[in-house]
Amino acid sequence: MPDVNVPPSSVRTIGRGLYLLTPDDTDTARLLARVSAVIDHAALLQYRNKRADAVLAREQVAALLPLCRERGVPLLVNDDWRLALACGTDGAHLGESDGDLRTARAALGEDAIIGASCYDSLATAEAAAAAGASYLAFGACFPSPTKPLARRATPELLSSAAGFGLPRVAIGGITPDNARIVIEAGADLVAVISGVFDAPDPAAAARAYRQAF
Ligand SMILES: Cc1ncc(COP(=O)(O)OP(=O)(O)O)c(N)n1
Ligand SMILES: Cc1ncsc1CCOP(=O)(O)O
Ligand SMILES: [Mg+2]
Repeated sequence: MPDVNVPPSSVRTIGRGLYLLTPDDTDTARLLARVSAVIDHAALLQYRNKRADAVLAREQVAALLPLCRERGVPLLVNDDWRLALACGTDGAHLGESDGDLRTARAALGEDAIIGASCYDSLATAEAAAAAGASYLAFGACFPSPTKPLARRATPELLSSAAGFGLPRVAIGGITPDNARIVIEAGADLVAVISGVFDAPDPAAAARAYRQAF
C-alpha cells in the first residue's frame, strides 16, 4: 500500500494534458473503479461531487488519495480547501463562492496546488494570480452537459490570459474533437467530466484527449 503521508516528488508539478474531474457518483467503490480505469491518462485529478454530503465527500477523497499517489497524479478537492487540508491532498480548486484564495494558500502552504475559476473574466484572473493561484481556469468554453448554465468563455480570452504567466485551464463541454481549439488558444490543461465519464469507452476517450496535446 502506498504511504499517503509521503507525497512522491512528481506530485507538485502541474503538467500539460487532461485534467479529470470526477462525476457525481455517490457509490464510492464504483467511483474508485471509474477513476482507476482512466487516471493513467490524466495530469491532474479533481474530486468534484455535487451529490456528496460532507461525510461522503471525506470518504471519497480518502478513497481516491492512495490511488492518486500510486499513479503519481496530484489530487485536488473542489470547493472545500478545508477538506483538502484535512485529507492531505495536493490542493484545492476554488470558485467565486468557495472562499478566499489567500486564506486557502496560507492554510495549505506554498507547495499546494490551488486553482481558481476565472469564468470569462481577465480581471478575475488578475486578482487570482495576485492572490497566489497556481493555475487559472476559464470556461465554459463550449456548451457543458454537466453545467448547462455555466458562463461562457472564448478561445480568444484564453489567449489573452497568457500574460499572467500561470498555467491556463480550459473547462466546459470539451470533447476530444474540440480540444484542439482551446489547446491552440493556449490551454495547458483541458478539464473534463462528461467527455470521459459519459463516453462509451472512457479509457479510449481519455487517451484521445491526451493525444490532442
Ligand atoms: C478546473 C476547474 N475549473 C472551473 C471549475 C468551476 O468551479 P466553480 O465555479 O466553483 O463551480 P463548481 O465546479 O463548484 O460547480 C472547476 N471546478 N474546476
Ligand atoms: C465545473 C464546470 N465549470 C464550468 S463547465 C463545468 C463542467 C464541466 O463538465 P463537462 O466536461 O461535462 O462539460
Ligand atoms: Mg466551486
